[in-house]
Amino acid sequence: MILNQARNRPGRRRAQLENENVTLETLSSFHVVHPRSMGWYRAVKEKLSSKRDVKPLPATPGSQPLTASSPPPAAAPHAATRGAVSSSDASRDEIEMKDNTVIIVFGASGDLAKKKTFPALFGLFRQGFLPPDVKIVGYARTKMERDDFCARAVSYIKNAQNDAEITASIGKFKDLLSYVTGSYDDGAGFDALDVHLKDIEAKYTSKDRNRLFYFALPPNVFVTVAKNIKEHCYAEPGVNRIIVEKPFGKDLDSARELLSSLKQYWSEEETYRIDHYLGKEMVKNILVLRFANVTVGGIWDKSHISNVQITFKEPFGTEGRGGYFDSFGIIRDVLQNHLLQVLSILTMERPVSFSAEDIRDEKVKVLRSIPPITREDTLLGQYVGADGKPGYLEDETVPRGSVCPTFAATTLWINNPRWEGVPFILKAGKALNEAKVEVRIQFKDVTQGIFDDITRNELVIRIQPSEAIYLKMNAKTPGLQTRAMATEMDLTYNRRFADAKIPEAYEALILDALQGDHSNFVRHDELDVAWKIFTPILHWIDGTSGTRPSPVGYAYGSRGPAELNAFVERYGYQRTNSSYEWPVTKLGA
Ligand SMILES: NC(=O)C1=CN([C@@H]2O[C@H](COP(=O)(O)OP(=O)(O)OC[C@H]3O[C@@H](n4cnc5c(N)ncnc54)[C@H](OP(=O)(O)O)[C@@H]3O)[C@@H](O)[C@H]2O)C=CC1
Ligand SMILES: O=C1O[C@H](COP(=O)(O)O)[C@@H](O)[C@H](O)[C@H]1O
Repeated sequence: MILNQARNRPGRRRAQLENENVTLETLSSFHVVHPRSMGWYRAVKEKLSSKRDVKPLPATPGSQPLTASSPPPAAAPHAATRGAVSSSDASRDEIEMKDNTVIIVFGASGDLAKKKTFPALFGLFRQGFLPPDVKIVGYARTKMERDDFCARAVSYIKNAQNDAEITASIGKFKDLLSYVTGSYDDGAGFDALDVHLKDIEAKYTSKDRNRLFYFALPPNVFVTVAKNIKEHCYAEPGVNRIIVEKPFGKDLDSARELLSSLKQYWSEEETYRIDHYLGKEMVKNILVLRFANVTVGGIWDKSHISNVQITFKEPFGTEGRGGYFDSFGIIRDVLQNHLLQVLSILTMERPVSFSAEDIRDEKVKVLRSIPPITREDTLLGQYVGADGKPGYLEDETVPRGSVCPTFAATTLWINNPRWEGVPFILKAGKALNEAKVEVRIQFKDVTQGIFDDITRNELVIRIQPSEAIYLKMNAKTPGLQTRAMATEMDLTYNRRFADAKIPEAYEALILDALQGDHSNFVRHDELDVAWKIFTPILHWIDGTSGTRPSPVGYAYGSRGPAELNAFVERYGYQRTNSSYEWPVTKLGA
């Protein structure tokens, strides 16, 4: 049900509801609340909740209250809410930053802040998910007037049609913004920031102050900034949290050092380590898909699954970001974090509940069953110029003669009874033929004997673009013959959920941090075990353990190295037979 279903008549449905006997159940059946009705929605819900005296549902993966496009957490009792995800209250420590909240963005002059952080904050603001009296403060070394900062902060907000409502919201959003110039290593800048924050907070009604510090910063200043905030800007009484961006180190030792340095100042509970793939709708969907469907749960093991591929493809190269990229490479940039997170959710055992600690306990357990990646299981590539597009080495920001891989395919093995012998192939590359991130689970052959040359089942979870889940399967060819043909069951989101707004990953994650939900953030031990898996191969690539391997070349805009097909076939992957056509199959005469 959509509150204000007729979007051009926002008041009508609400007016109707105001005359009805609205209950919590009615309210929690709304999928989308029009931004203009959000204030009313919240007020009614609060009133009804206080009458009921029930605990709100926690913000948990897959539950409606998590997403920025759905109503705020529904205050319905667990059992009464269909499809609600239950969590163990015992392990929850969430304190929601409801009011008296300031969000401080460090590195506010930078790329991430402009492209992701501020647009996400705007998205949350527009949909009514930010605390009502919130203020947002940018902090960086760059000297900027407030107007310039505001213009920069809203420059990536999408409003191609000049929608009047969005334009008005941008105006109101700018009213929340202010900017402080200061350095990262000098306490005086942080003192000035604290004075500015206290000025803002002086207008708040309560003494409790909530400060959410977002590090949109390069990692070389993480520790200094963490220390300076703690020493100069820590609000007491109040709730203080830091959101830290990747990269969290370059290998096991540096990650441990970074973790322990940050821990001197910030507790695990106060720390939210972002891996933005954990905020993506289809990644969050994996838990629901696996544990809410007995059909899926029943075939999720080595008896049914032959091999799994998790693929990340980008159609552009490093283009000016080569300086950063070259000291990291594609494995640190994408595989060790984003793809490994997807893998752990795909393969973990059923958590006791959907609480943050229960989920992360299971993720850590499965990651600990993965031995370090071997050289034999790894294929490395680097793109070369093609069709007028420059090769990696032609990027001026890349060191000459670099052997940094821009493509990697590597196979992981899980030594536990569920997954023993199943290859998990992680593949990621820059400058490929398309933009796509997907999980492809290929099932085993059916028992032979009654069919010739029958295609294997494959379950595909397309994370982006155009979110979808489809199962490639065999069906009888329509008509009088009895022949099997490859077809699929298709859940393409924009067809099935025509009016759904899929939240941006950063919207979902910032909301989680405000609500105190760690489920979709990386815990310290998760990080440690992730680095254990990748460190030996990274040291080999870096040349710290002998000669550096040379990546094979692949053309800009291609599918990747020519060796890739043979690589995935080595692990049992079989291509679907060539008569399969998507989305429409022509049967011919
Ligand atoms: N950009 C992206 O799309 C993504 C970025 N990230 C991560 O987010 C973080 C920020 O990324 P991004 O915004 O691209 O980074 P930027 O290089 O744009 O840096 C952000 C800001 O930090 C300051 N800064 C830059 N270099 C230094 C330095 N050497 N010492 C001190 N301050 C510096 C600058 O602000 P000033 O000089 O004004 O203080 C700059 O505006 C990084 O950890 C990155 O890995 C993660 C995912 C995607
Ligand atoms: O963290 C990173 O992710 C982006 C890809 O993110 P996506 O949400 O667009 O899939 C990648 O381009 C970048 O190199 C990497 O640092």
